[in-house]
Amino acid sequence: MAPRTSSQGEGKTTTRKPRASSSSAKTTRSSKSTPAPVEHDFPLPVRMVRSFWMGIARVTGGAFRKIGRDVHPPYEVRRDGTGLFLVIIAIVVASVEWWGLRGTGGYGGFVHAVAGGTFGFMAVLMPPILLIGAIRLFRWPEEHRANNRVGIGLALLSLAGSGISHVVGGLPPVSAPFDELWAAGGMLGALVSVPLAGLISGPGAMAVMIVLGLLSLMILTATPFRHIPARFREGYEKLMGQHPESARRAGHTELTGDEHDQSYLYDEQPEKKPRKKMRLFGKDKDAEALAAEDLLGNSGEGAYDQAVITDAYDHTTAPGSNPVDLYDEAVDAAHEEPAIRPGVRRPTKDERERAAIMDAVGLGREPEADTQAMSAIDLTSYDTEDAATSAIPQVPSRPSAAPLPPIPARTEQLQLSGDVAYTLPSSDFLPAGPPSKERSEANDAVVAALTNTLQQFKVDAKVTGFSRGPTVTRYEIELAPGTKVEKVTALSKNISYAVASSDVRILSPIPGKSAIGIEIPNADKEIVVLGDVLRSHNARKTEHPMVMGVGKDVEGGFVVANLAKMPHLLVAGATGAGKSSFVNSMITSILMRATPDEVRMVMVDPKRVELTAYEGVPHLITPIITNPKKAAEALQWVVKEMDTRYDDLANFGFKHVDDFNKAVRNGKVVVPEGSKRILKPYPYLLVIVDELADLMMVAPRDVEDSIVRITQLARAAGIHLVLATQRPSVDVVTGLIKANVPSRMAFATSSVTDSRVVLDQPGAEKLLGQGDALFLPMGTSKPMRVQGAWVTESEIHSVVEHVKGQLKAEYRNDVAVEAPKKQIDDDIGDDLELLLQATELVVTTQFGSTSMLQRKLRVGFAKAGRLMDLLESRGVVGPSEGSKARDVLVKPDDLPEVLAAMRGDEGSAQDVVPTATEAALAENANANHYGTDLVAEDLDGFEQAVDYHDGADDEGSEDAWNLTGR
Ligand SMILES: Nc1ncnc2c1ncn2[C@@H]1O[C@H](COP(=O)(O)OP(=O)(O)OP(=O)(O)O)[C@@H](O)[C@H]1O
Repeated sequence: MAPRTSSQGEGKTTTRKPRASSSSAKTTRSSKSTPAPVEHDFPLPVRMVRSFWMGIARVTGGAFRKIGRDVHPPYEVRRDGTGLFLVIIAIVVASVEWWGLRGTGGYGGFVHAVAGGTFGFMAVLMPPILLIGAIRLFRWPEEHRANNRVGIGLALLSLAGSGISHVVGGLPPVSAPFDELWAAGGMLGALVSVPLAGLISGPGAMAVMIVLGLLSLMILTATPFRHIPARFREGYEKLMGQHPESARRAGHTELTGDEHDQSYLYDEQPEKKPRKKMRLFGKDKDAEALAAEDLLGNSGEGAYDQAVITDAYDHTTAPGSNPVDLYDEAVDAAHEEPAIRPGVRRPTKDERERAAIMDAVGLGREPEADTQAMSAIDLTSYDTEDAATSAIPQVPSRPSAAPLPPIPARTEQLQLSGDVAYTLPSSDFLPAGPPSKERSEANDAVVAALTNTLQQFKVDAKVTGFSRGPTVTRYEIELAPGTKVEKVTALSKNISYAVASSDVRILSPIPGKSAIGIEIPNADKEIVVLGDVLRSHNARKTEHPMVMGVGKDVEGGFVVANLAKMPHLLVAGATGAGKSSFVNSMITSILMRATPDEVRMVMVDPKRVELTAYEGVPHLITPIITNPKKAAEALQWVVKEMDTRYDDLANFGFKHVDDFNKAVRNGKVVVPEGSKRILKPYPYLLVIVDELADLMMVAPRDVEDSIVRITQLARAAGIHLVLATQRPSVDVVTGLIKANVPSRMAFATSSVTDSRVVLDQPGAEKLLGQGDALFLPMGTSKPMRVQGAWVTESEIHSVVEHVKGQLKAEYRNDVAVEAPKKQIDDDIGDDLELLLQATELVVTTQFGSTSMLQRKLRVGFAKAGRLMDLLESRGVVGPSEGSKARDVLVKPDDLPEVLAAMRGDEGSAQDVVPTATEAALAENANANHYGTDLVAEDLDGFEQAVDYHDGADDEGSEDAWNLTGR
């Protein structure tokens, strides 16, 4: 996950750059057969002129993009050069036709001849028409279809305008003098209107031109015939202040600035409605009716959703409450009957349960996405549109394409314990991704293929719509009454054949819908960037520090999840499937949103490459653990920490760390008299194990025991586990582990067996890799397909640098630190006996000479030299001083301790001369006042409510408090 290195073996990418999608790979191949001229093929002057032109174009484009709502089309699709060209032509025409430069000789005469001669007096309208074209190219260059539509609309409008002008100007013939043509519709008008007037008279030609003009306006505004009354009504209502938006808010009193923000975050329910209503009323219910429904203000569903969200979010539970409890509570919440107005459809039980469960794990879909999901496009009505609009997809515009405001509130300076000011990383560190598509030609081709297949096999069913996600699109098929579902599912192979993809997944039905869903990979996949997910409404509406950006679902909705509600997560998938990227997104999300006082982490990375980027972040309580044996010890430490937290909570009378923290923040917890302890909230503790298989290889029993113990109890203590593995086999993810890790994230697995291990059902083996995943949060039975969020190496680097620049990591020295001693022990190897003798000799004689060792121990020079080096590394003798004997640093009195340390006995002699690392750790601990354990003192005064400790644990348990700096 972390920086890829070439040493990672064949088949691995060397950078974090996503692999090119198959479609782009195809493009590259085809471009080889017809090589396009490349930049350096042009001569220097041409290149210079081009650069100059493009420089001006970029500046002009930038200015246009800033007008009104700022837009940021992807760099590679911009068409600023063409946009600038149109602006210049518009200015040139305006300078002559508007500003009277006509008489100024060559320039004015030429322009007037061209513009006026072509369009007649319609030439005065050319500057705004050209500017509209330029604005589209500057601001929305990627919307090819819409731009083509606008282009066609403007061209027809010019034609109709010239035609009308020509009739008004008296229909001069083509051979008329220039001034007469100019005073009418120019050459264009003459060519259109004169023959037409010959056929159907002047007024007839005028009528045709007016109709053409209206048609062009409809094309420009993408208005189908049947929507014209609604559009007029909408316009009228807007003018009169009766727009649905105003009507919706009419019940509200005037909002203050803050309240406005709130409404922005929470009041999206009206946007959600159209989709639900489309589902409800089917394809024949048009936008007008939907708008009318909105006008009624039927906020039943909205009110309901709101209730569940608030309810489920603040919920905390008792220690020992298990996933089933949480599920029940969540479902209970869903059973509460919301107040729904008559005539409004209630959410189905399924929908309510699903919403409640999602919220119980702090997971949600971006409300905006619901609007977009409405791009379950009404294909049937699309077919019956008139000629002009049938070329125009009736896709609702997608608000998510607009850049969202930066993450609010939490970017202010936060006061950490010890009066440290801490600023969370700015959201600028995670740039926005390219805008996502709602529909592409590839989708249309698949719809045609599906429709054909259904027809060929005589299945009475229709493709009624689709919702496009970043990796796959879900096409919806509705059956005619009396048609069996099996008729469609039996066609799965034929469908695969028709759409030329083996990765077709059929959902019958789509949960909560009477429709069959067919998920087919997009030929033009999109990347979901973490920045966009973290800026989504769902992520921003909560400040919970454990919320992470997961990715986007099949309907294109942003998915976020609260790790504290999981409460433990298993991430599995074959190598290269996107697991590490997911873990990166998770850690980066936490760094973006949480201070070290709120979340602390333990990272276990036996592969040694995946998590190195995070070394030194202040959220870590120990250096990244790479030694599997030490990792097993670290898990035992976590168990200890959990037990100690439990004891403390119980002694203060709290059942959940959140309750305790809230009470501490409100000053409602009082320490016993005489205690010097200063109470502070406990941080969440997130333990991330990147490769569980490596741990299970070294100490399967211990690791399993610790995991089970942590997963059973740690939730109430604010401790959460994330276990990732690329080998989801039963010996790694054992039944016990599985039973206790309720949330799962499955990336592509290599076999259906692996999929069953992770999800308890098949499906993951059909995923496409590269972040395509099935997410099964606790309590749900149907996994949700998501495209994982992607964060680049440089983004991680900038976030980590920011975080490290604020605060240094303060490692604890009791959590399975990689002890340098171990290495030296290994070095001693078979020479332990000799080393002990050498130590004894040197310390008792206080004479550090290599030749003495040679003589007394009867060893060769090389061996004696090695022994002396070992003695130096353990602080028995000083460094070599040429031919002189070395200083002896250990007094004969300390000899037994030193010998014991060398033998690896308890009561190590490291204290004699600490190694550099140990010295640093000790200093660190002192600086944090970790030396005195005030909590332990307090706990002594209590009878332990829950005695989790056996005798062996007691001595170490005190240290757990240091984690929180108490
Ligand atoms: N969310 C994503 N979006 C786009 N591409 C992705 C995503 N996740 C992974 N990829 C692509 O897949 C490649 C492999 O991903 P990653 O390194 O996360 O796999 P992995 O499952 O962790 O593999 P391993 O277990 O070998 O480390 C990445 O280099 C990237 O090109």
